[in-house]
Formats: sequence, structure tokens, C-alpha cells
Amino acid sequence: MLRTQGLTREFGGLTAVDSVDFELDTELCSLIGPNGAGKTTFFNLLTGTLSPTEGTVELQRDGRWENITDASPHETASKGLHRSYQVTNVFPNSTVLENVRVAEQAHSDDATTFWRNVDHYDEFTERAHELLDRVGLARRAQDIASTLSHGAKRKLEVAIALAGDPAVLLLDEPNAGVSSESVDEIRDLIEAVAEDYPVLLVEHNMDIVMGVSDRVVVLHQGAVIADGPPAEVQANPDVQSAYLGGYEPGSLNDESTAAESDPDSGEGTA
Ligand SMILES: Nc1ncnc2c1ncn2[C@@H]1O[C@H](COP(=O)(O)OP(=O)(O)OP(=O)(O)O)[C@@H](O)[C@H]1O
Repeated sequence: MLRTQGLTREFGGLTAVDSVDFELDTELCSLIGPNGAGKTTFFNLLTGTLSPTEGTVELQRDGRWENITDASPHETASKGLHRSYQVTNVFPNSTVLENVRVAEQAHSDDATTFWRNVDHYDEFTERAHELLDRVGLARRAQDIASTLSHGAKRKLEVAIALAGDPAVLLLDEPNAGVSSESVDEIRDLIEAVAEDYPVLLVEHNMDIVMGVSDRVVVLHQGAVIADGPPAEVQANPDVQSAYLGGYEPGSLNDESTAAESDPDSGEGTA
């Protein structure tokens, strides 16, 4: 689905991502590592936000591999690599429904033909409702996006990413800023979208990572130090000393999940 070979990014004398060979299959794979390990830089290299110093990024769609190393973020998205959160544009003054409908329309092959879009308006609207239902926001469809809680905004960002019919979904800290009460909803959402799309997840909440992932890849100082099923990675002594020292399932102490008040969005995920 997605693969990198020798992917490297240097900033001056610092190698932020160091010769990473990685391949994502039809699975939910989490990328973890301590602060500064290179996770965000790796995502930025995948999406074209940053250019690599060396190495390649390839995306598979309809059985065909395409080299997207030098593609812009817009190009990588149009080729099917969608990232929630950091590059998603939520229009704050539009309704929740309108945000998803516009994303549908932008993705449509007919996007350049205004009148045909008018013909398809009902179709886009219907599909937008389906996606909102899927992420647990059906009842918020007519609300203005800026009024959503952090947790509900994360859901909207995922719905917008799904509107692009992704080949691969990159989920970038979907729990950032989300209150502890909404963490289970976001976890359910991650699991729900992973049923239909290959997902690469960056997430600091280890209960979520260890609970939902098929596979966990650990970055340390830009390099992959472990790659395998959650239980195996969790037991890896190198990972314990580099990152997971002291982590026990259920002993959640991630600051991002308790950072802000996040009134319940009122719905679970589909
Ligand atoms: N634009 C930049 N210029 C110089 N150094 C950078 C730049 N972006 C990242 N770095 C450095 O590259 C390294 C990797 O950073 P990166 O943000 O990718 O790590 P991370 O694993 O995402 O960390 P966190 O979990 O804190 O988000 C860090 O040492 C960081 O200071």
C-alpha cells in the first residue's frame, strides 16, 4: 500500500529520519517513539510536506506502485494518501455537513465542472451524511464546525479525510487535545476506519496503541528499532529502555488526553 526505502531527512547536522525502510500493508500500524524520534518528520516526508535528503516514498493504488517522493501535499492527497489533523482544512464558519460535502465535491472527478456538480449535489450530500454517521457526528451535521469540541473536531477531520476516498489513511495524533471522556470514542473511531482502510497511526496514548494496532513500529533517533505485533514490541528490552519504560497496560498517564475540557459530542462511532 505504502512503502519507503532508505528514507532520510537531515536538518543541518541532525538526522531526523535515518534510512527508514518501511512498508504498510492492509493493517493498522502505529508509529511510536519518544519526543524528537522523527515521527512527525516521517509523516511530513510521506505527505510531501518535506522533501527527503535521500530515499523514496511509493504508494500503491489499484495494484500499481507509484513513486510519490517529490509530490506536493496536494498531489499526495489526490493520489490517495490522506492525513487527518495537521493538513486538514476545517472551515470553521461552515456547518459540519458542508465541510464534508465540500471535501466530497473536491475529490469528485466532476469537480471541474460546476453544473455537473450541481447535478450531483444530492449525491455529495447523501454521502457526506453517511460519513458523518460513520464517525459518530450524524446529529451534529447542521452545527457550525467552530462550535465542536476537540474530540468532535478530530472526528470531523477523519470524515473529511474519508471523503477523499483514501488508499491509505495517516492518523496524526487523533487524541491530541481530546478529553479523557472522549478517548474511548476516538479509539472506536480508529478501529472502525481501520476496518476499511490501511491506517498508519501516530499516537502517544499507549493504551490505544497497544489495544488497536496490528503492528507497532518504534522510531528512536530517526531509526526503526523495533517492528512487530504490540505484545512483542512491548516486551522488547530496547523499546522499554528507549520509550516504554514503566508502561503497563491501563496505567495511562498521557497528558494529551487530560489536557482540555471536551464536552461530550453526544455520540459514539458507527
Ligand atoms: N524544521 C526543522 N528544523 C530543524 N530540526 C527539526 C525540524 N523539524 C524537526 N526537527 C528535529 O528533528 C527531530 C525529529 O523531530 P520530530 O518532530 O519529527 O519528532 P517527533 O517524533 O514527531 O517528536 P514529538 O513526539 O515530540 O512530536 C527533532 O530533534 C527535531 O528537533
